[in-house]
Amino acid sequence: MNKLEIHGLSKVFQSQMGPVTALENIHFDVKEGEFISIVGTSGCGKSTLLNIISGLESHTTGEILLDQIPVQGPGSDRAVVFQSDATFPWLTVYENIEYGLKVKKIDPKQRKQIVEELLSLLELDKFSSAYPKELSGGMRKRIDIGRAYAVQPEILLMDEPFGALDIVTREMMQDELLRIWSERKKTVIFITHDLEEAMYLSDRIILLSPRPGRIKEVIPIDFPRPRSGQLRESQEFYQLRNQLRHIMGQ
Ligand SMILES: Nc1ncnc2c1ncn2[C@@H]1O[C@H](COP(=O)(O)OP(=O)(O)OP(=O)(O)O)[C@@H](O)[C@H]1O
Repeated sequence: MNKLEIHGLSKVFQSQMGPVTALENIHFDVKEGEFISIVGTSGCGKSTLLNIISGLESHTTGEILLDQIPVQGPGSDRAVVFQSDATFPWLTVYENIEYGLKVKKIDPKQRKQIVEELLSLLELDKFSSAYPKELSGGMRKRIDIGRAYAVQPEILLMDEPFGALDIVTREMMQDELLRIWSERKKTVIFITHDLEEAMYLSDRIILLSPRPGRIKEVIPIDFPRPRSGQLRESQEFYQLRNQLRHIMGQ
């Protein structure tokens, strides 16, 4: 069943230099539980597309359906994880993950259960009373993921979430994300300009062309799951990366 459907979507910004067409005629479906990456060069409209799906940005033409219902603004059925650190520095790890549940007025007993389960899933249980500044960048990213999961969204939207991390931490976080995703399957839309990251994580990659962003190609990624670091070094991975680089460069 389709979780998300996008039909004929376009976005034109009115800027001081005149109209800027960021996205043109975008069409795609996302199945329940699917992991989709949107990849393209800088400025091709990836963040704009994600912001439109999240409801933070309006679209100019077309339609977005979430569970067959048109998206008309932000909602708790979608949670976003950005590249920048979104943790609240004045709250502990526990309180950060609990925050969205308090806003949603979830009762304290249920809140405690959800937060404790997530702390354990994210392997942050030993750090529940620490403050974000006492933790590494990778651990803070895990808090962000925990906050997004806590509110039990239908779709997780991730905008270059690991873009600010060094390569070793970044690959560790990709493994972490896949582990969490395999335990609690959510539909994920993941933005990145890193082809290898997209190939490692996704069920399908949507390649956008440079501005205006149009769908250049949709590539199914059939590497078996669970995936591990060995995949990144395999011949098949290397060949697909070269093939995709070639398509992107065309
Ligand atoms: N508020 C705005 N007003 C005018 N133009 C905008 C606005 N926001 C984005 N754009 C333009 O729309 C295009 C797409 O921007 P967007 O940030 O979505 O690209 P991106 O693929 O996410 O880029 P990057 O990978 O560098 O983050 C760019 O040309 C950008 O200049």
